[in-house]
Amino acid sequence: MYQHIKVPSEGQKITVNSDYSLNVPDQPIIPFIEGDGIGQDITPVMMKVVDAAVAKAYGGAKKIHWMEVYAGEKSTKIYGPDVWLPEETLAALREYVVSIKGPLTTPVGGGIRSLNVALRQELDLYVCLRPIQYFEGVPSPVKEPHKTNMVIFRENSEDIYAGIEFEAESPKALKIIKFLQEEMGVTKIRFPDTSGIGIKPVSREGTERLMRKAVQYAIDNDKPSVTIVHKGNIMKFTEGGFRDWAYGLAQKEFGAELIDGGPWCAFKNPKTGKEITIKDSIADAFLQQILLRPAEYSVIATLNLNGDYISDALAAQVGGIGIAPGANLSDSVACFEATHGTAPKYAGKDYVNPGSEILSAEMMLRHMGWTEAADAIIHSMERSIKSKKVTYDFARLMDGATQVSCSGFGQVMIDHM
Ligand SMILES: NC(=O)C1=CN([C@@H]2O[C@H](COP(=O)(O)OP(=O)(O)OC[C@H]3O[C@@H](n4cnc5c(N)ncnc54)[C@H](OP(=O)(O)O)[C@@H]3O)[C@@H](O)[C@H]2O)C=CC1
Ligand SMILES: O=C(O)CCC(=O)C(=O)O
Ligand SMILES: [Mg+2]
Repeated sequence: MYQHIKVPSEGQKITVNSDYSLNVPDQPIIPFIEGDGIGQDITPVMMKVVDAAVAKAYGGAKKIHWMEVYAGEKSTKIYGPDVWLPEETLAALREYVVSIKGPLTTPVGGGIRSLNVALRQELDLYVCLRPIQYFEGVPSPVKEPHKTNMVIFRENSEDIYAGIEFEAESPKALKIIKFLQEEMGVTKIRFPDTSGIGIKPVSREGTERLMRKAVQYAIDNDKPSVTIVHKGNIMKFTEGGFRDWAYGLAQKEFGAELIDGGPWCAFKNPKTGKEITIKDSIADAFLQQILLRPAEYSVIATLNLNGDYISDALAAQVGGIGIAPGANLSDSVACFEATHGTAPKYAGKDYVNPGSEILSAEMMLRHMGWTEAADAIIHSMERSIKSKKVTYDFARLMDGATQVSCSGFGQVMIDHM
């Protein structure tokens, strides 16, 4: 029994089979975290749009029972001032298998560490899946936005995000610096007395499980390539390790063979017979390539920090983080969330674009096998954007647009379903 979470009186749990497939009842209970900042604006709109899509697709035969679980500021009001991520929230997300969350605040510098990162680590949601898709009519800063069609697999459990950091001049930072200098022969810390220290763990196992998902996605979705994005020329044993282990996995488990002596390699998609190329790109060069030659990239496998940067950069190319969805996945548990954050200056103003969270819910419905409802959301998003009744972020860049509120856009989507 939970302390503050109220389990709906109707509905059942989604369960997972031993092969990780899901059993989804017709009336599943889906936990949601409202989120900080604009979470209060976008999350209720997302639920309303999803309920409408499910009703439209199944005429009452299926229905979601939403169950609120708490994290972030709302949690501190319910559980006590220091409780940002209650144990029972983690337990519910695990127990109910599929969930969705709004954004959560992370202060820069001191204060609490990222709840988003903590949640991903606690539930071992090691894949951050962020598809980048262009909707016709969305204002974009590039000339041919439809050429940007990528799916990012961002490693979600390792890298500098592990949070192993020590504040400059603290006893722990000074101790590590002393250890590095005296026992590891390190001579290149430029200002040892005032350096903060961060540690970046990247493992073979972590890389391989991420790459396995990315390659399998390319096979299942008939994609032409997987690009490993890294900064391995500089960080040889972390980002370079990631590159080598990712290539190794493609060869070892998918039978990829070297092209012209490597390191690029390729194999035939067992489902379509078409070739899938495994290639790599150094992160800085990649960020200019995605602007200049986006059509050459499809599935992207990358580390946590690179993936964070690349997600927002690619989102901008197709219209901004107002419509950039995402999913955090383990082998069994899935928690869907937008790519953007809490946009605090807009909090509570019924102003921002709810599209990212709605499209995250669309991914959730597809993950549950509720394809018809997911399709209803995509089609309605397409029609709504064409109607030019859009939130401020699109309206300010579109000719002849009518600006609507966050909830107003939700209604536009329901009207176009
Ligand atoms: N997964 C999560 O929960 C995440 C949480 N965060 C956290 O969010 C907080 C704020 O981060 P910040 O760096 O400001 O980044 P945000 O993503 O919150 O906002 C940056 C800008 O992106 C635009 N934007 C964001 N969301 C929307 C939306 N729904 N519709 C339209 N435009 C949008 C706005 O642009 P404009 O000003 O041009 O209108 C906004 O000012 C931080 O505490 C951060 O740690 C950040 C990312 C992810
Ligand atoms: O946890 C945070 O505050 C930021 C996370 C983030 O930027 C992301 O997941 O893209
Ligand atoms: Mg980010």
